[in-house]
Amino acid sequence: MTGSDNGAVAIGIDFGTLSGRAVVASVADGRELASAEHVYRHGAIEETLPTSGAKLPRSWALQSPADWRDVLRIAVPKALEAAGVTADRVVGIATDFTACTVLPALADGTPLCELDDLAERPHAWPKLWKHHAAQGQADRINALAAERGEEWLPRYGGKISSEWQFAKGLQLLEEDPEVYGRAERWIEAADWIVWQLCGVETRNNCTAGYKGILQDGKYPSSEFLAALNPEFADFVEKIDFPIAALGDRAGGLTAQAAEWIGLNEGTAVAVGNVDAHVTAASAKAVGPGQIVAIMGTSTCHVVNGENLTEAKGMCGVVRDGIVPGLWGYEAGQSGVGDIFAWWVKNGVPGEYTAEAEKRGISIHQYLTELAENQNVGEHGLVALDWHSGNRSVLVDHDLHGVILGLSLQTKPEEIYRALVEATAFGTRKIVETLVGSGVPIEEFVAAGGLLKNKWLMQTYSDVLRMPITVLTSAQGPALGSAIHAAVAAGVYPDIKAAAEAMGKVERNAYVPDPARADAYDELYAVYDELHDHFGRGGSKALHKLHNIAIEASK
Ligand SMILES: Nc1ncnc2c1ncn2[C@@H]1O[C@H](COP(=O)(O)OP(=O)(O)O)[C@@H](O)[C@H]1O
Ligand SMILES: O=C(CO)[C@@H](O)[C@@H](O)COP(=O)(O)O
Repeated sequence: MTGSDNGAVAIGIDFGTLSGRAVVASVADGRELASAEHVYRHGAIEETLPTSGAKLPRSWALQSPADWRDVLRIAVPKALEAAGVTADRVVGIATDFTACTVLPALADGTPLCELDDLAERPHAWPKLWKHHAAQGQADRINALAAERGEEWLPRYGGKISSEWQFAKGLQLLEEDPEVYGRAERWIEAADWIVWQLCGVETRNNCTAGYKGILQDGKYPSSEFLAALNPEFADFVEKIDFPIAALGDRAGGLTAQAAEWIGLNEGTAVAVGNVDAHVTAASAKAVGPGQIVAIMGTSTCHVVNGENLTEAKGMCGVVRDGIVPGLWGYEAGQSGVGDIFAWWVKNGVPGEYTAEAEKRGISIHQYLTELAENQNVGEHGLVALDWHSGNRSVLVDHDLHGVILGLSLQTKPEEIYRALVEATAFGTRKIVETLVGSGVPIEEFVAAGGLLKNKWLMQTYSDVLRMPITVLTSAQGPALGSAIHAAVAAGVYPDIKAAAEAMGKVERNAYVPDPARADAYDELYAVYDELHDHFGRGGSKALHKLHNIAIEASK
């Protein structure tokens, strides 16, 4: 994307699961002058370790810091060039990251996987948000916290996720104590990248709260950690650094980072942020009751509230976690687009792919065309969207997907449709749980890559029985970061004012169809029944299968 403008600009960089995207936006009105993407050379590392070729265990997911630096070196200069913008017009730069994507590092920021003697140790590498191999540690943390009545536990809906800092840190300690001992820092990639940019080590309030169990200024106590494992007692020393507020200036670009990116030394660098939470700014949804669903590989739901409510099964509630001054709630589904991608890759016959190719459309589009005109329920299927586990409201990554109602007549597009519907049901479950717990929801705002599928969006509106506002930027998180950069640079007094000027939305882009919504109520009732049966103890079948698979793959 290219364009031109003569005024001041901000740069937002979104570090995703498979690529990093940079946007150059006008600080006056958020107009995107250009954007560029850099696809990570190593992608999400889920099969083998790049350095040794060793097979990674089930549920592992890693990333490479070299790929993140390449985004700075390649995508940002490309976007600047495409925008025709010179360095002196750039007032600020901000970044957002997936989370909890966390790495062990030395005190100077060197990632342990970049040390010669540790490069072949899987635990020395950054663990990507969707690394789900620490479920055993998460279960122990949750059980002990419940037993001891730890005050922070209800803030996480009664359970922390295996995706988070403490579960992943405990897994590191227990599976590779030497690497654990060498880690002087255990740091979110969101903070690490800011450190690389401005040379200042901070911990942003968002990841510290949602992923690092920082509540009311305190991390879990060393007595609690020692009770999990005596060697874990001092874990907090690896994460306890100055907390920085969202939208603040973390520092100025160092000479080295300025050279990598092609900007001026000293350019304002904003405090780190998470891809989901930062999108509330680009979606002009920073007020109470506006829930933003960032729908892509996974879906995150973020919403502000004026009051503190401890909602069961939510990912977390953090004071100032989305914008300063409000309680930020987060919930999520660990697999959404990833589930569709799984089906497209594994379940669709060659003739479908050939037909899509012939017509020059993606296989997603082709399956959508085949499925979208069916009547609701015609396929006779209901699926559970747990292929990547359940992040809300059950918080259990040992749960896996279910497709019920298959027959000899079932077609690939019908399964695709059932999977899309399952993710919409999962979102409805989250919205209903939040509302039922006392978190008001007045507007549903959608963002992310799945917006391109209009039938999918209409399905969400029908299933939720809510109109949907859409973020009209294709680069929601990166634009959100550019908004934070403008605040850090002092162009706006706060995130709300900057979001109002620079955010991009279309209200009521989708409205529910009453007949389809009624029909979906019936399917949702089946989803609800299966959800509780497999997820809340009616059947242990999914856990048994998970354990059998772990043992069998050893
Ligand atoms: N037309 C489509 N309909 C539904 N899902 C799609 C479509 N095209 C791509 N996807 C899914 O969208 C996901 C990518 O979403 P995107 O927002 O671009 O990525 P990310 O979440 O990593 O930022 C992939 O998981 C892919 O399977
Ligand atoms: O979990 C969070 C945020 O809390 C996300 O970073 C994570 O789900 C990854 O998001 P994407 O699917 O890459 O958009």
